[in-house]
Amino acid sequence: MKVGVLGATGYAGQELVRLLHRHEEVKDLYLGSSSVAGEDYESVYPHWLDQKVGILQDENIPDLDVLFCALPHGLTAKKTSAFLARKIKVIDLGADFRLNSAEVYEEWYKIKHPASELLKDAVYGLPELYREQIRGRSLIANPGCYPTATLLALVPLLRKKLLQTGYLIIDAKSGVSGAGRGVSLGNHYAEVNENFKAYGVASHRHTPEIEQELSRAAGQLLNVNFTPHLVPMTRGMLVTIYAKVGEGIQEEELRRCWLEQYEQEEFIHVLPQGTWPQTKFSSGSNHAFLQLTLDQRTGNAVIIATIDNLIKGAAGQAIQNMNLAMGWPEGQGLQGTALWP
Ligand SMILES: NC(=O)C1=CN([C@@H]2O[C@H](COP(=O)(O)OP(=O)(O)OC[C@H]3O[C@@H](n4cnc5c(N)ncnc54)[C@H](OP(=O)(O)O)[C@@H]3O)[C@@H](O)[C@H]2O)C=CC1
Ligand SMILES: CC(=O)N[C@@H](CCC(=O)OP(=O)(O)O)C(=O)O
Repeated sequence: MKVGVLGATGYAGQELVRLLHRHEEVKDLYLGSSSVAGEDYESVYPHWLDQKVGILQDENIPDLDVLFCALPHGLTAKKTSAFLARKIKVIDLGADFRLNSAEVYEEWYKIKHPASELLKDAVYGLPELYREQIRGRSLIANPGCYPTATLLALVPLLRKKLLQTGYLIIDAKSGVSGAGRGVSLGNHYAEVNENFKAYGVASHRHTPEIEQELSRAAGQLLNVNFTPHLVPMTRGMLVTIYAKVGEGIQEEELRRCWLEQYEQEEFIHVLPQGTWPQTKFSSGSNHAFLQLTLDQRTGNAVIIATIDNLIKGAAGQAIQNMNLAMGWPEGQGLQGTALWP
């Protein structure tokens, strides 16, 4: 099978290349770049010196089975209809096809949606929650990293009406690779090292994505308080959620709901009671880890999820989506990739 990656020089792109290289079904891998076409991949990532993978102009990407677009939002949507016309399945790691409404996209992303006519054809690619809808599809919106961790924790509980919908507080922390490879004042070393800060307070673009999918699960429109923070570490994400449980709901029911949803899942793990998720549990892997408790004094559930922002939050989940779209084993290419320390 022929597979391509646009934005291959970015952080999500290089994780795709790393994982696709070990995927049994991927025979030919084509990398596209707007900045280093014509060079070998080792010119950007020197550890690729023994593989001699060439980089093409995006425009010269040949006909493929699947194309991953790991580009800044707005760019993928401009190119998508041309790829779909060539019968290439498109998996977008960016935000262009995640929101159902072009108006909501335009409000939060501050640009006109470049291809709103395609929104109806896109599927939200979170396999553990929407597996059957993803199979065989040609346009897949890979979820954002914060939404992935949040939705894995909350969607099953909201579907079963175990939580109240009027009080959901999502306190999230991400490693700096979440911001991509491009340097900005807010994410260069001296600004991040030995520092800890919230950003996007009450305004982060993942808020409407989280609300869209939680509303779908709850069967009613709901709002959340979502506050992301930047942690001085390279990769990883930990999300702590505070929620009010429904009348009379006990901790055991919350846990049983997760276990029923995830007991067959290769990548989602409800930890044994008392073991709390750490970012290193997921590092380099497609695994997500969950834990919760019901604080008897306040009556609030405290729910924690961890993923690797670059893997389950981006490249790994995108490969799961490719496997579903192509009818391959869902975990193909995603085993044995963990990093510790
Ligand atoms: N980092 C993460 O944890 C996650 C990222 N994502 C999403 O994945 C996509 C890629 O993210 P990430 O890899 O972190 O980002 P990077 O900034 O690291 O990489 C983006 C790549 O896009 C290419 N590109 C093409 N045109 C442009 C342009 N006009 N401006 C900037 N870059 C351009 C660049 O490659 P070249 O110069 O070779 O063309 C660049 O390397 C984004 O949509 C991001 O939001 C989603 C979930 C998590
Ligand atoms: C630490 C950091 O900056 N993280 C990124 C999230 C990356 C991501 O998932 O972005 P997209 O939704 O644009 O794909 C951010 O907060 O924007």
